[in-house]
Amino acid sequence: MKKVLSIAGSDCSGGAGIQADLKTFSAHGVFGMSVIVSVVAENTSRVIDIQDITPDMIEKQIDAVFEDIEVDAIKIGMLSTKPCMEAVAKKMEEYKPKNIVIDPVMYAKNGCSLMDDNSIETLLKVVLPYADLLTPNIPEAEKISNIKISNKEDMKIAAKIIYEMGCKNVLIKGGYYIENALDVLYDGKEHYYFETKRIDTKNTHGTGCTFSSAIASNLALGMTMPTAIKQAKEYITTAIEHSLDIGKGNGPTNHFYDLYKNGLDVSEDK
Ligand SMILES: Nc1ncnc2c1ncn2[C@@H]1O[C@H](COP(=O)(O)OP(=O)(O)OP(=O)(O)O)[C@@H](O)[C@H]1O
Ligand SMILES: Cc1ncc(CO)c(N)n1
Repeated sequence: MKKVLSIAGSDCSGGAGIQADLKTFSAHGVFGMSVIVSVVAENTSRVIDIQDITPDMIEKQIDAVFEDIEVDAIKIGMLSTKPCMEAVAKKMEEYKPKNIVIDPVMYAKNGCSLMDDNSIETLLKVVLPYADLLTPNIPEAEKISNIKISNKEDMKIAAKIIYEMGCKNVLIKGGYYIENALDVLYDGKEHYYFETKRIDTKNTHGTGCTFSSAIASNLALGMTMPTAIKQAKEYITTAIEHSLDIGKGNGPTNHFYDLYKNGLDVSEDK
């Protein structure tokens, strides 16, 4: 069985972060592992507080995984401060794992900050070079590239600027902000486009986490980058289409649709 590691924050309400990652890994038939970087007291409406795990403990968790288990792909999510970023980067340098997908998480869907604003320099200089794929959404891509993004052309330009910063591939996710759910991949040579209809729902908590974990799973399973993204786009679209009205804010994606489509009834209130 392929083995995939998530290095990210914990969302106690289960829709985003490590919890979304592990559900996505299971749905892809890969063995999921987790290194917790921050514990976030959050739900579908708000972030109450964040407690970072010490850099030493982050490093020890990564050591515990790598001294014992071969890792086929990694998804890196929320890294809230410089010391967390430096600890993770140090271990990426040491273990040189393959298939690293980095989701540069800055804000939750409800606008709450998940990354200290002064850490962006460190994210770009110290963490970004380890990315086989970086997956910013539009606000994140604007911050990283320093340009305003309003359409497909802007996405293409921003993707090139971000690529030049040292990641091997960049995928800008237009989903929430551009008219159709258009994502643009740049691999240093060509642009690729992944487009679906925008689904009209407020239940998009954890979509970015789910998407990057689906891509990491597909890379672990041996797919090329464009195929891994194409398949993950289908997965996230179905997961949003059948998203769950759980909580009072932005509900979570649904990782189990395929299960109950095939006869297992896990619908509301059962
Ligand atoms: N309403 C929607 N309809 C269809 N696809 C969507 C919708 N919202 C997002 N997507 C798609 O979902 C994927 C995840 O992108 P999104 O932009 O939501 O990530 P994100 O903003 O990083 O999420 P998060 O809040 O979890 O950090 C992308 O492929 C995006 O195009
Ligand atoms: C822990 C965590 N990571 C990422 C996100 C972004 O969706 C979130 N809300 N919480």
